[in-house]
Amino acid sequence: MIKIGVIGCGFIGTQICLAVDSGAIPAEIFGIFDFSDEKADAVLKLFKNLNGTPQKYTPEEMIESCDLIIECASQEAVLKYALPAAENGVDLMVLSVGAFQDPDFYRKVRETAAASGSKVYIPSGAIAGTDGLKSAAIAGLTSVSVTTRKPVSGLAGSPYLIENGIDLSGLKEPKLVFEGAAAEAVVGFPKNVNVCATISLCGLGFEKTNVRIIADPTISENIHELEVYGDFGHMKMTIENKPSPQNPKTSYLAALSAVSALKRITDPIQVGI
Ligand SMILES: NC(=O)C1=CN([C@@H]2O[C@H](COP(=O)(O)OP(=O)(O)OC[C@H]3O[C@@H](n4cnc5c(N)ncnc54)[C@H](O)[C@@H]3O)[C@@H](O)[C@H]2O)C=CC1
Ligand SMILES: O=C([O-])CC(=O)C(=O)O
Repeated sequence: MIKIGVIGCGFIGTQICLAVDSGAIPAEIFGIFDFSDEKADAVLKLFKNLNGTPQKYTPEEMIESCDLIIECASQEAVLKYALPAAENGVDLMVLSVGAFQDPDFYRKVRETAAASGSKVYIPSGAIAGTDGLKSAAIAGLTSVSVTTRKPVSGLAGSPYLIENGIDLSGLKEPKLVFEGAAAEAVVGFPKNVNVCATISLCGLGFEKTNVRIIADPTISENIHELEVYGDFGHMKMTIENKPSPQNPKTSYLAALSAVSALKRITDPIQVGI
């Protein structure tokens, strides 16, 4: 069984731990880490210890002892731990994908992983259509755009809104709060549009992927619309995600996609990859 270290004990980290602990995946949670001790302790209490006996460790200790590190914390955590994991030949799953908008960092992680023989897994997250987009990219793409609509509570506190003095309190109608390249979107909304980073990596890159972010007080779902044109034809996909009850910024599907990726990693048969 592969040994897993989880960095980040919020909504996604908790769901991953529960899924592995249920015995549904041939893997064991070796350790967990969160810079909030309280969060880590709360997750430890949920384990029934069906697959191993997880404990709190530092990321460095987990990198020493694990086969796979799952980052479900923040872009800062990716910047801090992705290279050490790759240098040690440890596989990595990344949820805070926006960290890869820095092309030098992305190249270094890729080269280091290639040299050590480790893998970096990026689940489809809170969006769908990455399979078709990757296939379409083989023949050539002319445009890729993502429109994200979230309730106001899901966007609150984003650096872009603060820096631009955009106040959403009392909003009654949908408001376009951002339009531009994915490279800028994932920095301005680091907890909201990691999906755009994933789409960028599957398709046209961070500079050529167009993003629109709409604050919508009339909806309760996190909605992502993906539209792609290329030699293959035209693809349009809309997903209406239920936000997680614990973290309104994050959709339930994001956690499910991490568990699903874990199932694929540990399964000898790969379907629909
Ligand atoms: N790829 C995708 O489609 C999606 C990605 N995400 C991203 O996944 C990550 C996890 O999401 P959630 O579980 O909903 O977040 P959350 O806010 O519920 O939990 C994150 C946890 O990580 C901890 N943390 C943050 N930075 C850390 C660091 N440097 N070291 C240690 N612990 C740290 C926090 O204390 C918190 O407990 C977030 O960055 C989120 O933006 C979320 C939804 C979709
Ligand atoms: O969960 C979502 O709907 C999208 C999200 O937060 C992200 O991509 O960072």
